[in-house]
Parts: sequence; structure tokens; C-alpha cells
Amino acid sequence: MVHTPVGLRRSCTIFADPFPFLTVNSFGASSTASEAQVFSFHKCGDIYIHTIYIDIARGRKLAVVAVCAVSDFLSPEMWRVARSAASSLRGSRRFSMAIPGPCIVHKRGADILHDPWFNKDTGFPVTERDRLGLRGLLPPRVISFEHQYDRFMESYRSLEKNTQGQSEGFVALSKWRILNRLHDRNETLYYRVLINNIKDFAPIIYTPTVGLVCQNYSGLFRRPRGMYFSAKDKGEMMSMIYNWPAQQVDMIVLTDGSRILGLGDLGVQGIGIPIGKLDMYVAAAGINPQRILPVMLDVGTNNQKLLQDPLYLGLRQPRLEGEEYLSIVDEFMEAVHARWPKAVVQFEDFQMKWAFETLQRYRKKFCMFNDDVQGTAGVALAGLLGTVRAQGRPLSDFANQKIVVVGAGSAGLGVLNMALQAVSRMAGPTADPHFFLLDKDGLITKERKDIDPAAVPFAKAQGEVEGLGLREGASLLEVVKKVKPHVLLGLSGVGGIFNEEVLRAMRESDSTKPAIFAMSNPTMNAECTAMDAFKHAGENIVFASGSPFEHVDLGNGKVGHVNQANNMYLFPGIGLGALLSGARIITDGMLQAAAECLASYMTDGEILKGILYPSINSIRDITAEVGAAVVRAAVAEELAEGHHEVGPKELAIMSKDEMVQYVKDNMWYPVYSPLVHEK
Ligand SMILES: NC(=O)C1=CN([C@@H]2O[C@H](COP(=O)(O)OP(=O)(O)OC[C@H]3O[C@@H](n4cnc5c(N)ncnc54)[C@H](O)[C@@H]3O)[C@@H](O)[C@H]2O)C=CC1
Ligand SMILES: CC(=O)C(=O)O
Ligand SMILES: [Mg+2]
Repeated sequence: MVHTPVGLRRSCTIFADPFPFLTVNSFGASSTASEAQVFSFHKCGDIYIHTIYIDIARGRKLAVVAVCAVSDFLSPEMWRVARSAASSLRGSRRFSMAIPGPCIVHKRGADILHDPWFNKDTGFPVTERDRLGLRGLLPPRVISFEHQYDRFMESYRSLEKNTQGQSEGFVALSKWRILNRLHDRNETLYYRVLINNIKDFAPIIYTPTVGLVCQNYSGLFRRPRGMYFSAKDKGEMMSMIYNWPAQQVDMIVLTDGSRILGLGDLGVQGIGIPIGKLDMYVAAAGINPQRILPVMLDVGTNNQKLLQDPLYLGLRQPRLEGEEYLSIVDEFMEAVHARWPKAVVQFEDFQMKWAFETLQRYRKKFCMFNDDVQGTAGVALAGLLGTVRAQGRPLSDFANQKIVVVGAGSAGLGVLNMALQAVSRMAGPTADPHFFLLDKDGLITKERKDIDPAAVPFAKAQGEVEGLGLREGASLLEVVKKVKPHVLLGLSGVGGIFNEEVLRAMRESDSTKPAIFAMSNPTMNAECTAMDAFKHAGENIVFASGSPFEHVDLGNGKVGHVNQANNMYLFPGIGLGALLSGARIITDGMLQAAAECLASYMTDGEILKGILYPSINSIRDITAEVGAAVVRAAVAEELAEGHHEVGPKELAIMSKDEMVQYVKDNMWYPVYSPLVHEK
């Protein structure tokens, strides 16, 4: 019989009779071993293979193949035997693939201790210390993973205690530092800590603290992370890409640092954003951290302060423009796809002109998307549809919603484009949605001189706004007073622009439950705080912000729910789904499927309480659902080419539930794998 202290997951150590220690790699949903029964038992050389049936929660029986060895050492050859035996047991390639192999390392001794991908600190078992030449390089006692975890969390809690009373920025950077040190030392422990405490740690490795980190990056810099391609590397990128030590890369997040959150041009310091986004990929989508690559394209900066800063680590030149700029991005994209043709590239925080231009230039050629334009749009659309449901109205009523969008940049226009597609689907292509768009010069109408071509479809005709008493360039306050919108959505990057007057004007909204989305990041750039929104616009609002705020105590026993409308709810699933589908491009259909999946995730009960998005604690679950929706859309569009052993035909016959399970099975989870040295 099998006994285990933890749910059976991909790879865990269990205690079993008659063997004292067995390493088990399993396929299947988490379950407790008390529910597991050994179904059959085979011996292949030194490997014992159990087929176990587990009763999972849904009452369905699921086969689990467990590969067990008496010692913790499995040579690559033994793993190959195990894989093929497991595969023959089930007669299914998918099952054999679900068994991860050991980690092959090409280094020994101190080099392993200094490599965060493989380092286990004091957690190396004695046999592994012997095999890898670590004996004597570590204190003798072996500390378990769980113990190491507890120790880290204890130091983190002490830091929280010891920094009480210090400034917010100081505390945030101290927390980032302690996490970053762990990241630099031991990635397995780092990601376990991150996954288990995602609600507390996302605000540190992601928005808002990541913004502060980028602003101070040159001073905080200790060790490089990711790759840096600069304008000086022109002609060299095809060979440089081979400097990256991993054989395979699945997910790349790329920035040129030109529009970092709402903080503007931060040049090379913007590398913090790809790092933070990829941390979310590992935590939410289970992308293997050995297969991620944060990239900075340093084409210079127009930030004078940085150019004059002696500590600045980027190129000290103005940004390249025009064809010179594009030739750098072209060269990078060609180089990446020459080495890793199936890697997904996420463009992040590019200034608007390049966000749109590069999206059009590459989206039919490479598997890429722009998160600010497309990821944000899906998250906002899900929130906007949730708002309609929160009003107790049918979804088709979305076509009648009056939506004021403040910010006509890559994010604002991305949202409006997706919202327009949704209205066209609901009310036909001739529908005329009630969208009002403002930028720094106020309401955008067709009278606007030098109007950006991307904004043209949303510019109101003079005749349309005259009836409301508005004109070209009308102020935000005027627009809110006259339009009485159902939704006020900010993607302007301007902190506090939804001031008291504007919020008070929202009390006159034509909606029974007006929505305020202050989506700009980081926190200081949010259009308003949650507290101000509920205070000035009333308790009846639905509120969402891009960076996290605490829920608001309304003082009468009621709580104003704060949603986090951030593209983190979609980009991990879009990337993971694109990867597992094996599609060569990411289509509007795949993105729409992602948005619809998020929109339908919440129950009516939750929506009526103003809860539009799931808790960040369930981000791994929602990401699996979104990923599955994206794969299914790719299959429906006949774009799926499959991933590893799972081909397009196998993807095509998976049911909805099987697809979600397939996605979950492909999510990496941090456990110490046995390390095997190969020269
Ligand atoms: N919550 C989320 O998931 C996301 C949030 N964002 C945030 O949205 C903000 C904008 O991002 P992008 O659109 O990419 O930037 P962008 O620079 O392309 O666009 C900013 C837009 O805001 C307008 N604007 C500036 N000052 C204004 C004012 N006083 N009144 C009205 N409009 C004004 C500009 O004219 C421009 O149209 C950033 O703070 C970013 O962090 C962006 C992507 C995702
Ligand atoms: C969340 C995000 O992508 C941004 O603020 O740019
Ligand atoms: Mg962004």
C-alpha cells in the first residue's frame, strides 16, 4: 500500500512499503494517497512501475503511472526505460510524456551550488552530494524542502516586522530584495514560495513594486537576468542568441523600455518588467523557469535624467527611430526564431507607435502578441461584460452601454477595438456603440487635427456630441457630466485624474451600478484610489484597478469590493495556450476565446456582489482554463500543430475537461528533481 504525506503531484517523494523511499512521478489531479490503490506492479530493470488508480474529486477514476526507484538515482537510460514501459502500460503517448525525467546537469561541485536552476542549498540528499561532487561543500545536515520553505518564510515575516514604520518604498524594496536574493540562489524554492503566497508576493515581483525596481534598477543591479540586445549588437544577434545557456526556450517577454507601466521611458531599466511578467508565467501558467527568457532591446533612451545618471547601465544615446529601430527588432525576431522556432514572444511596454507597428509587422509571421494592446483588452472586456451582468441586464445590453475611455494609447485603443468587435458580434456590424474617447487634449472628435489613425474609428462626429452639449477637446468632467456613462475606464497613466468632481459626477450615471476602472499602473498612476472611488462616487459602484488596493470598509458593515483589472489574468493563459497548441500565430479568435473564458469564469452570485475577476489565489486555475480555451480556439481554426508528443489529432479529440486537464498536466511545479550529471 502507498502512503504519502502530500497530494500526489507530478513529482514527489512518497513513503511506501516495502521500500523506505520511493521517488514517484505521477500523472493526474492532486489527490491523497489514501485514496490511491496500486492496480498493477511491474519491474523493469531497477525500476518499479506501479499503475495506480486514484479516485479524484469528481468521482471519476484516473489512471496514474508511478515510476519508482529504490534509490533517488535514475540514469537517463533508466528514465528512458521507465518512459517507454509507462507508455506501453497505457498504450498512450500522452501518459508517458506526463512523466518528467530527471534534471540533466552538465556541471558538478561548486558550479551546481552557484546555479539557481539546480541549486538545492542544504537540500541535496547525501547520495546526490556524492554523485555530484558536493560532499564537503555543504554543512553535513540535509534540510528538507519543507523546512527550507518554512525558514525562508520566517525570515520574510521577520523582515516585515523589522521594517514596520519605515516608508512604503523602503519596505517594498526590502521585500523585493529578499525575494530577489532567493531567486538568484535557488529558483525551485523561490517559485514554490511565490506560488504558495501569490497574493502577498505578486505586488512585489509585479505591479506596483516592479515599477519602483525599474526606476532604481541601475542602483539595485547585482546580477544580470535575461538577455540584453542593444543597437550596438546589430549584425551579431544571430550568434548572440546562442549565448543563452538553455537548450530550449518556450516563452520570451520583450521590451524596449519605452513605456514602462505609467512611468514613461526607463530605457534599459525596463528589464524588470519582462522579469516580473515571466515570474507570473512560471507562477500562474507553470512555464518551466529554465525555458523562459526576459529580453531587453536597448535602442537608447530619451530620458534625459537617465542619460545623465553616471550609474545608468544602458546605451547613452537617444532612441533609434524609423527604419533603424525596426531593423533591430527584425533582427532580434529572426534570431530568436532561428534558434527556437516555437517560442512565443510577448511584446510588453512598448510606446504606442511601436506597439501597433510591431504587432502588425509580426503577428502573421511569428507566434507573438502584444500584451498591453491585446491582453489588456481581453481583461477589460471581461470586466465590462461582468459590469453588464452586475446591473442584472442581459449580456446583449453591452451594445447599449455608454463607456468613457480616458487614454487613447496602446491599452485604451486595444480595449476599444476588442469592445467594438464584441458589439459587432452582438448587434451586427452596423451597430454604433456609445464609446467616448479622451486623451491628454480631451474628447476626441473627427474635428481633431493630426488625429492618430488608430483613434479614428472612435472619434465622434461633431453632430453626435453637439446634442449632448459637447465639442472637440471637451474636458473629462464635462464629458462625464453630459454623457452620464455606465462605465468610466482609465488607461491614461495619470494618477488622480478621476478627481473628486469627476467621481461625484459619476453619481448621476444612467446606470444602476456604475463602474469605475482605474487601470493605470503602478499604484501612484491609478486614476483614483479605491477609497476615493467608493467615497465620492457612492457605495453602489463596481470598482477595478490595475494595481492592487485593499477592499474598502464602507463603515456600515459593508465592504466595497476591489477588483484587480490587470492583464495578468490573461497573458499567462494566452502564452501557455499558444505554446501547447503549437500554433504558429496568435489570432483574434484565440484572444477572443481567452477573454470569453475569463468573462464566464465568475458566477452570477459573485458578479452581483461586484466581484468581476477571480481571486489572484486561484490564478493557476483560471490560467489553465484560459490556456485550454486558447488551445481549443487554435484547434477550431485548424492552426494547432501540437506540442511535443501530443499532435493536432489528439488535441482535436479532447473534450473541454480533458483539455483543461492536459493543460494542467503540462504546468511545471517546483519540486527538487533528482539531478543526473552528464558530461
Ligand atoms: N491594468 C492593466 O492591465 C494595464 C494597464 N496599463 C496602464 O495603462 C496606462 C497607459 O498605457 P498605454 O496605453 O500603453 O500608454 P500610452 O502612452 O500609449 O497612452 C497613454 C494615453 O493617455 C493619454 N493621456 C495622457 N495624459 C492624459 C490626461 N491628462 N487626460 C486624458 N488622457 C491622457 C495620452 O494622450 C495617451 O493617449 C499605463 O499606466 C499602463 O500601466 C497598460 C496595460 C495594461
Ligand atoms: C499591466 C501592464 O502590462 C502595464 O501596466 O503595462
Ligand atoms: Mg504592460
